[in-house]
Amino acid sequence: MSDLIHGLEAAKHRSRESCWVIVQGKVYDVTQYLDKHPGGSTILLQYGGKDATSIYEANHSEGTIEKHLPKEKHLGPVDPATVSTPKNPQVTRDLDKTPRIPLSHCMNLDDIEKAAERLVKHSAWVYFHSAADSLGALANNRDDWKKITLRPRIMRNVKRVNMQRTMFGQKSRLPFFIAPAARAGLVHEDGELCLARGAARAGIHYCPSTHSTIPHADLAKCAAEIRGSSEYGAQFFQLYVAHEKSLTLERIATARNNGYKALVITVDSPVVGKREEDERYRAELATASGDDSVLTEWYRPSTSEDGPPLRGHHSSELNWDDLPWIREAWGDAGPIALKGIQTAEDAALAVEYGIDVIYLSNHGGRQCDDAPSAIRTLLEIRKFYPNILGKAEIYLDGWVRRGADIIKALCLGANGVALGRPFMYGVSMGNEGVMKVIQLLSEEIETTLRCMGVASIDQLNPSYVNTKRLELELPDDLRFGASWADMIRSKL
Ligand code: HEM
Ligand SMILES: Cc1cc2nc3c(=O)[nH]c(=O)nc-3n(C[C@H](O)[C@H](O)[C@H](O)COP(=O)(O)O)c2cc1C
Repeated sequence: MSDLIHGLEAAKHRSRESCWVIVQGKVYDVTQYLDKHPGGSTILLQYGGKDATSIYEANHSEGTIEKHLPKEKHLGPVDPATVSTPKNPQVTRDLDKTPRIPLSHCMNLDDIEKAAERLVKHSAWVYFHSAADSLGALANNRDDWKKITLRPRIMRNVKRVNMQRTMFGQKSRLPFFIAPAARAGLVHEDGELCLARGAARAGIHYCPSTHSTIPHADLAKCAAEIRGSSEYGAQFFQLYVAHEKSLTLERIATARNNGYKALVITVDSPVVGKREEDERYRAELATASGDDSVLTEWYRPSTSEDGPPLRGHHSSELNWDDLPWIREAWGDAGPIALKGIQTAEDAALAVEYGIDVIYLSNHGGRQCDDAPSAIRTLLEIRKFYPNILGKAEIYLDGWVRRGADIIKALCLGANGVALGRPFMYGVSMGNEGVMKVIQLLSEEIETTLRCMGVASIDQLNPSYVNTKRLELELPDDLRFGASWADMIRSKL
């Protein structure tokens, strides 16, 4: 008798009560995984009982199922004669034919991006590159840096410059760190290990995503081995609060048990943004695979009242009242940061709630369309709640692409900055790619400091920048008639 599972048997399991999917000729029971799946339950239900190989391969790095789905849910091979397997769909693009760009020809982070585009699979490219809706927030990130100009001073001894910074209470050789970004395994088999190695070698900090393709324990071990007794460079844990509290607590425990030095809670993602470049590619892939039905079903919201909203991969209920239980679970393991603050009011609230670190970010323009750039929010804070600068550490990210951008942020009171995409593009070129990103930025900071007549980043202050253009675009007043006390009471 054959041990193969009949395709018709698999086809019966396509509901919340029992959901199987076929991937690379094997059948998996994902019923209990539905609400844990980072890509959401809808998509798994959509493929319930069907062959999901091509769509799975476009969205996961090798070994994802083995790592995340318990063994007993691997039901066995399907009888290939009984299941219609769509041929491997192809979506071609002109760039596939253009020559590669060697790392040695990359003179800045834009070059690294171009090199990565020619190297990585299109599915990975659209995931990394995409941003939300009309790309308004992304454009704000890019354009606002140029609205600030530097004010260099001359005739100063800058033979030696100091670029070290203590961030999140941990020493770093450079004033930037690697922002959390999921799924580095899409572009390199070592995935996030390349980032952990690069950060540890350079003595800078790294904040892996909740959805790291490499287990957090392995990342911590790798960094500890490379760092040895060096005091420079630490890892922080980025937390996505899940639908289920138990899963969130599990994630926090992982962070604590593996010695992560700070908890960075992402608060700008009650739903995943509408990233059209990414979604268009998936739609094209679906058409190419002959399964058009996905186009109408793809992002259908849950029909159940209790189910997650459209694109609701993470908790959509997270609010200020959740901070006490998160803080209790994290204990005294290090500072807590809120990542994704986009207004001065929320920065003020975070301080009210005793948050140690404010991380200004619009998620690289991937969440709310037309959201402000983080550097603009920093100016808003300076204008309306300047006291915050002494009460909490402030970090920011969003299209930081030049040493000069980093210096502008430091002048305005940021303790440091972070970068997302440039490091992911770097990973596509392995350890060397990551080191190149660090080296390019380091060189640019060093050179710009000298050109500005500044011997240490600790000497930077607002007198070194002209922010007038951006300040003209700030709101005149935040209170809109309500008193601050009222706003705090109503939690804004
Ligand atoms: C069968 C077992 C599966 C497991 C264990 C699994 C696991 C995961 C994990 C861990 C991620 C987070 C990113 C990463 O680590 O790569 C992810 C993302 C994703 N998965 Fe799956 N997956 C499974 C099946 C599927 C299937 C069958 C589909 C499509 C039909 C799918 C679609 C997606 C999508 C679209 C994302 C991206 C979510 C985002 O970041 O926007 N997955 N999955
Ligand atoms: C591909 C990609 C994946 C990301 N994944 C996460 C994540 O898992 N958690 C998170 O808090 N932020 C995530 N982000 C946002 C980054 O942490 C960061 O805010 C953003 O990339 C900064 O903008 P930049 O890419 O222009 O540097 C991701 C960004 C990208 C581009």
